Amino acid sequence: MSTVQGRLRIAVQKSGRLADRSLDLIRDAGLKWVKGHNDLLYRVENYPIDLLRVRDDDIPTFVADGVCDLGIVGENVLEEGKNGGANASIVMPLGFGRCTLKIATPPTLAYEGPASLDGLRIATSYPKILRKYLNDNGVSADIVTMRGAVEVAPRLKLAAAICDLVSTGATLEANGLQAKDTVLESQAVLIQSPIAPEPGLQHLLDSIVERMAGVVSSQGAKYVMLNAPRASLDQITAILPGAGSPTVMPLMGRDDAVAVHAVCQEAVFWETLEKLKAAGASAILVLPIEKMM
Ligand SMILES: Nc1ncnc2c1ncn2[C@@H]1O[C@H](COP(=O)(O)OP(=O)(O)OP(=O)(O)O)[C@@H](O)[C@H]1O
Ligand SMILES: O=P(O)(O)OC[C@H]1O[C@H](OP(=O)(O)OP(=O)(O)O)[C@H](O)[C@@H]1O
Ligand SMILES: [Mg+2]
Repeated sequence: MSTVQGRLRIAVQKSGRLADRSLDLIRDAGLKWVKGHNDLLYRVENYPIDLLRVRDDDIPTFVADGVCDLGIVGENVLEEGKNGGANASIVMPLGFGRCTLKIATPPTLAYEGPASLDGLRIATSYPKILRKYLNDNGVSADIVTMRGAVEVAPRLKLAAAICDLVSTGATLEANGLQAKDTVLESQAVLIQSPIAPEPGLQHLLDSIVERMAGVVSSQGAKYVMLNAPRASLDQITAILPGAGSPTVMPLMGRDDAVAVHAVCQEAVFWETLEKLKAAGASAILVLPIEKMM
């Protein structure tokens, strides 16, 4: 049973790249709080829930140990934090904090795949993930663990190559390094404790998870309404991105045309609207979706 009496706890990053988006998700799931004087804990007012604000590295352990029931953390940190004991499990990917853990090398190093790293020193903040990657590829190399500024290691002759997070590639470029093989694709994930909350809180936990799933699946989703000539209905439906089966309704006084309503799960770009128009669609409206269940 969870260690906290009468309240659920959700662990989120206190400050950093995931902090704002994590709180946005929790707010969108219907939880309300006011920032109090207690920086570590935000007390949710409308449910018996506390938000524990910590360093992201601590989140997997807190959730694995049942100190927190849920947590939001990068897959990279979750993977690196795994130990022999019971681990937190991934409930769902959240679609933000996307980045890639990559091997990167200076142009002076001839790199033709992981085997080129044999016998070299590699700097990283993710020694466990890197060690597994090297073992899986049959490579024997030294790992230098650095907390940050990993990109400077080759310049300081501390390591011949690095293994670090990349998203735009700007940091690598600024340090004269080139991205090579991918070690891990990562994004923020919702994680759940292997230790059940006290029985009276299980229903609340399930409902929060379901609401978060609704928020995540409605992110980027749009409600599209348009009028379409009957003759081009199939063509127009095919253009709507990720729409499944749209609702088709008669238009008063028009036998040749119908109204089409569809939930598009993927982004609706201007290019899509132009294609719809070219296929004969008119009166196209694209509306945001606030909630989906
Ligand atoms: N360049 C990036 N683009 C997108 N997501 C990233 C990027 N770099 C890191 N992330 C993701 O965001 C997470 C948090 O990154 P951040 O830099 O805030 O971590 P941190 O400095 O370790 O923070 P903390 O103080 O909580 O330990 C990373 O673990 C990763 O999942
Ligand atoms: O490919 P890019 O878009 O340049 O992003 C990559 C950089 O982002 C992360 O660091 P961050 O900026 O979060 O700083 P930190 O390592 O000091 O936390 C990561 O450690 C890289 O250094
Ligand atoms: Mg950290």
